[in-house]
Amino acid sequence: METIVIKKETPIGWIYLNRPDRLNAINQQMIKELRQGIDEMVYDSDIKVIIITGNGKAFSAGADISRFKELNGYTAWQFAKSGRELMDYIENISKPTIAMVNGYALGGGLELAMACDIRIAAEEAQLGLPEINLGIYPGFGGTQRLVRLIGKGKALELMLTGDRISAKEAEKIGLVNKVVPLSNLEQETRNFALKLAEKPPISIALIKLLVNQGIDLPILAGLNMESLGWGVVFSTEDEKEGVSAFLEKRKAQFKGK
Ligand SMILES: CC(C)(COP(=O)(O)OP(=O)(O)OC[C@H]1O[C@@H](n2cnc3c(N)ncnc32)[C@H](O)[C@@H]1OP(=O)(O)O)[C@@H](O)C(=O)NCCC(=O)NCCSC(=O)CCO
Repeated sequence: METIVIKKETPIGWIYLNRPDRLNAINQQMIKELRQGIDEMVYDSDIKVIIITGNGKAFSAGADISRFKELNGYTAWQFAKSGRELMDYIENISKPTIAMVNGYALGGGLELAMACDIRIAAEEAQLGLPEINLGIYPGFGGTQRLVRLIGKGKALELMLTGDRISAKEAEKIGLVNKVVPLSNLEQETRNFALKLAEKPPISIALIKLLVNQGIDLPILAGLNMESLGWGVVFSTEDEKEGVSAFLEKRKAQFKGK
C-alpha cells in the first residue's frame, strides 16, 4: 500500500490516509487501496470496528486537485463514480466505521467521513465542501449524504458557500457526533470503538442495513424490513446470550453467532 497504512489492534482495525504532504488528498490509487484495505478488515473476523483517520495535520483535504487538469468529461465521470462507489461500499459494510477527524475534512475528505457511521473530531478540525470554489460541486456522494445528515437548509448553505466550519459548529448541526481536544482524540475514539466492539455484530449489521436502506424506502417497507429482521435476530445465539445475561444479572458476551 502506498497511500494508506493499516494497523491491526484487535478488535479495532485502523486505516491511516497517508499522503500527509498533500493533506491526504484522495487520488485514484488511494481509492483503490482504501477499497482493498477495508475489504481485508471486513473479512478478518478479529476486527469488529474500523477507524479511518489521517496522518499529519489533515483528515483529508479532498480529491487530488493536482490531477484535475488531466480530466475530461468522461474521465471526470469515471473518477467521481469510483470515489462515490467507494463511499457507498464503506457506508454499507456490516461492521461499524468511525471517522477520526484529526484536522481538515474537506470535499472528498468530508464525503469519506460522511460515509462512516460515526464521526469524532478534534476541536481544531475544520469541515466543509469547498468544491464550488473550484467551479465544480461535491462528487463523492456529498450532495446526497450531507442533506440526509443535516437537512436541506444547512446542507445547501455549506455547498453553495463552500465555507469551512469548525468542529464545534459541525457538532451543533449534527455533522459530527463528538468533539474532543486533539490530545484526547485517539483515546476517545478508541474507547468509542471498544464500546461498539462489545455489541452483538449481527444486530449492528442489521441496524446499519435498516437505517441505510430504510431511509430511501417508503416507511411501510422499512417497517416491514425491521419486523422481518427481528425474526433473524431471534434466531441468533447472541439473542439467547443477551436475554440470559440480563436475567442472570451479568454482562453479556456476544459471539456474532
Ligand atoms: C486545506 C487547505 C485549506 C490547507 O491550507 P494550508 O494549511 O495553507 O496548506 P496548503 O499549503 O494549501 O497545502 C499543503 C499542500 O497540500 C496540497 N493540497 C491541499 N489540498 C489538496 C488537494 N485537495 N489536492 C491536491 N493537493 C492538495 C497543497 O497544494 C500544498 O502542496 P504544496 O506542493 O506544498 O503547495 C488548503 O490546502 C485547501 O483549500 N485545499 C483544497 C481543499 C479543496 O478544495 N477540496 C476539494 C477538492 S475537490 C473534491 O474533493 C471533489 C470531490 O467531491
